[in-house]
Amino acid sequence: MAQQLIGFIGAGNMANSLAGGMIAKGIRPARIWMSDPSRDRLDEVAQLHRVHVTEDNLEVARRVDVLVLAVKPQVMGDACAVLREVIEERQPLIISIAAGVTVDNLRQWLGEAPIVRCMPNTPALVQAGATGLYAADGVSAAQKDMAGQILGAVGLTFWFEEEKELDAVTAVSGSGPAYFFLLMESLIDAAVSQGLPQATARQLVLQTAWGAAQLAITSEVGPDVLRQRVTSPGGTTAAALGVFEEAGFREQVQAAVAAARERSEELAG
Ligand SMILES: NC(=O)C1=CN([C@@H]2O[C@H](COP(=O)(O)OP(=O)(O)OC[C@H]3O[C@@H](n4cnc5c(N)ncnc54)[C@H](O)[C@@H]3O)[C@@H](O)[C@H]2O)C=CC1
Ligand SMILES: O=C(O)[C@@H]1CCC=N1
Repeated sequence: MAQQLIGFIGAGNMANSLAGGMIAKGIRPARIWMSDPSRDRLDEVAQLHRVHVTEDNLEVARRVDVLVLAVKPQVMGDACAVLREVIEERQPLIISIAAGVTVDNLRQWLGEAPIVRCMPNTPALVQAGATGLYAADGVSAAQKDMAGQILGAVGLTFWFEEEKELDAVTAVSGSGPAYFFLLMESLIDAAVSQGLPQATARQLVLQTAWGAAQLAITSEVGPDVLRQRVTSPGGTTAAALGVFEEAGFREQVQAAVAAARERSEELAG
């Protein structure tokens, strides 16, 4: 990745998570550019990360070697149309992180360019991200390596051969942090309902989530065996899990992930 300049079009949640993670990994803030129409957002980002900021997307596209497209899928077409001429001329590596925006969509808006499509997630901010990547035809081995290094700076990376697989990745690990946060929120609420102080409830729940993830990551056995190890026959966990199973928890997770996947496919149009 040497001294390449990296630009972000859109300075929102994901751009910040990625830039924050990259800087924490030792990439100099001076190598990072961000553009966004919101001056307030740019001021925040400049203060937080000390990166270069501008309201002009074209300025970023003219400067960088790698351009990360980090706007919402709904505004991607308009944002890309403005960049087309500069991109066709300069041929920076394009990395799109938008859910459901396909390589075909991007080519239509940007013209010919080397494109890597990926799906990261917000834990990138603490270098604990999980990213699925897909390289379109025309991406060189060196560019693939560069994309892998950028996303690899903020967590684990997984390359996929088929672009369609990114819809499932989006539904699992892209949106996934929100599923775990919902469980954390619900468990904190339940703890407070059971009479525990809010601050203590929060700490107990977050430490339990972190501990369970650490245990699952480092263990030689799967989550199913770890769950069984917590569950004494006739004990408290069995009582709780019985309620989850009765309510169709597993089926709900299947349906939720299927809905996210469908939405990802719909966004592709
Ligand atoms: N939030 C998440 O967990 C994940 C989001 N994504 C994808 O990342 C992309 C960005 O999502 P977030 O960061 O959550 O959204 P966000 O709303 O936080 O950030 C988008 C930013 O783009 C800016 N923007 C709008 N129009 C623009 C334009 N024409 N040029 C430049 N900037 C413009 C907005 O002012 C905003 O700051 C989306 O495409 C989403 O699908 C991917 C993985 C995870
Ligand atoms: O909700 C969304 O559409 C984006 C994509 C994955 C996570 N957030």
